[in-house]
Formats: sequence, C-alpha cells, structure tokens
Amino acid sequence: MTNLPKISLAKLSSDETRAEEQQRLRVVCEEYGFFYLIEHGIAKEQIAQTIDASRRFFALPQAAKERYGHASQDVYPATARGYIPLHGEMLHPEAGPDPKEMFDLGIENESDRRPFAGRTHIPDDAIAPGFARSLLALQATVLNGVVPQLGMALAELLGMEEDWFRRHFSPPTVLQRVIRYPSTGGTAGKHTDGGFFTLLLQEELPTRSLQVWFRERWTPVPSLPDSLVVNLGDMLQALSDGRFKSTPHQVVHGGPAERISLPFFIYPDIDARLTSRQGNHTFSVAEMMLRNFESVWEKGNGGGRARELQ
Ligand SMILES: O=C(O)CCC(=O)C(=O)O
Ligand SMILES: [Fe+2]
Repeated sequence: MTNLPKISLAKLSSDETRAEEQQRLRVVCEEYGFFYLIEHGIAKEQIAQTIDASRRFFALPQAAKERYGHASQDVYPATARGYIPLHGEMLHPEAGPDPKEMFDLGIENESDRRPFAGRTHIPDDAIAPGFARSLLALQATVLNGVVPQLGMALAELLGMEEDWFRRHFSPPTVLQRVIRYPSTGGTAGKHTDGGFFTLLLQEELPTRSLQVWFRERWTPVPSLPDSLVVNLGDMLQALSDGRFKSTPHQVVHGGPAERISLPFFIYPDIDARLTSRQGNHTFSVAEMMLRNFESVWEKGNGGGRARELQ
C-alpha cells in the first residue's frame, strides 16, 4: 500500500472543519507535494463515462486521430491542443519518448486569442460519440467543484491576501489531457508539472503505474476508490518560496491492460504576473508556460524541472 496522505475537500470547504484540514494540508504540501483528495464531489459515473468515450476515440483508425494533430490546431502554441500519437512526447530525455498517446484540450473559447486559449479542433459526436461532450462536462465539474475550493485553501496557506486567488484565477489557464498508456507498457519519464497544481483522475486498476519520488525512492500511487490524486507544480513551489514541494513523478506502466488517465493541469490566468510571498520569485505565467512548452516540444529537454533531475 501507499502511505500517501488523504485530504478531504468537503472538510476544506466547511466552516467547522476548515482550519484543522488546512493545517493538515500545509504539512502535506511541505513534506510530500502529492496527496489523495477525498470527498471531492465528482461522481464516479462521470469519470467512467469519460473514460469509455476516450477509449472509443483512441480505438479510431490512426489516420482519423491524426486529423486532430498539432498541425490542425488553430491556437498558440499549437502544441497545447489536439491529438499526440504514441511516443509523441518525451517527459525526460533519458527515459526516451513516452509510451502513451494523448488528446489535449482547454477552456474552449473561440474569441480568446491569448496563448493557451482558443478552441480545440476536436472530433464531434459523429466521429467519436460522447468524447468532446464528456470531456467538457468533466472540465466544468472540476472547474466549478474542485479548483476554486482547493485553490483558495492553497492561496491562504501561501499567506496571500484574501482576494489573491480570485484576482489571478478568473479564469485559470487549464491544460486538460486524456492519456492512454497501451497494454504493452513502458516508462513515461521522471518530471515535475509546471503549473499551480495538477488534479489526476485515474482509471481504477490494480496496477501501480504512477510513482512519486520522495525520500530518495520511488513510491507507488495506486488509484484508490473515490479519490483523486493532486500534485503541486513548479509555479506553486516558486510562489511558496520553496516551502511547498513540486514533487518529481513518472509512470511505469507494466500492463497487462491499457490505462487511461485524465490529468487537469491548473495554471493561473495567462495574463498574470505573480510574486511569491517573500518576494524571492516573480514570473509571468505566459512566459513560464511557453518556456516549459519550448523545453518539451522544441528543445527535447523534458517537462518541468526534468533536466534538473537524474
Ligand atoms: O498518467 C499519470 O498518471 C500521470 C501523468 C503525468 O504525470 C503527466 O502527464 O504530467
Ligand atoms: Fe506529471
């Protein structure tokens, strides 16, 4: 079993239990940077439906999926949206190209032409029944029911002023991804996530594919019933002046079944320029995100702080 801690979103959201749960969250952020989120309010049927629809998309002929590739996307950067074939991304140069295929989307708004915004070229119901619909419904559930509650608790722990979260996450920048790790398995390399935090909805499988690096060794993070996984990203580590951990992780999928995972990478408003509480770090969200995309997609240096990691 894993000894990863559990934090209750219901307790963080209720006046009677908030203070105590926030103190637990503080310790978890300082020591682990990774935790299970329980009592999060997302129905397991909604996750299962999204995974079923995703399976149907990935089962399409390769040529049909590649019509939604980066070259077909009308957003900047084009690598932020659409279909990525098997071995199309590399999270750590030493691990090599990752054995996974994916689809990326975001907050869908055609008239927003800022970086990481816009509208994804995504298959409609006639091509992939329920795919876009279920992913966007899940996005709405996550953005309404989890992100503000968890984000405000984290902002308070950072010691930010009261309206800091509302000012800098209206709206957040969202990279929503669906990943399929085929049954043939392999390793998606060690990396950190670049954002504020990541919410990971996983398929309930007995495999221990996701692994977290702490106390100098790999600890498995199996999917537990009715819980999401949360990990802190590099922006949150910077905003906490290094107190909170953006913990390295990797996926070693051993099969025998395929695995679908649904991460939501949550970043602040793309126009935000943020300074940590003690003033040690100031960054532009757009610049930091673009730098991370350049590292993954142009330089081949991997994701987040991958190149600082062995
Ligand atoms: O699929 C997973 O379990 C985690 C994926 C991940 O860490 C990532 O894509 O950044
Ligand atoms: Fe990650």
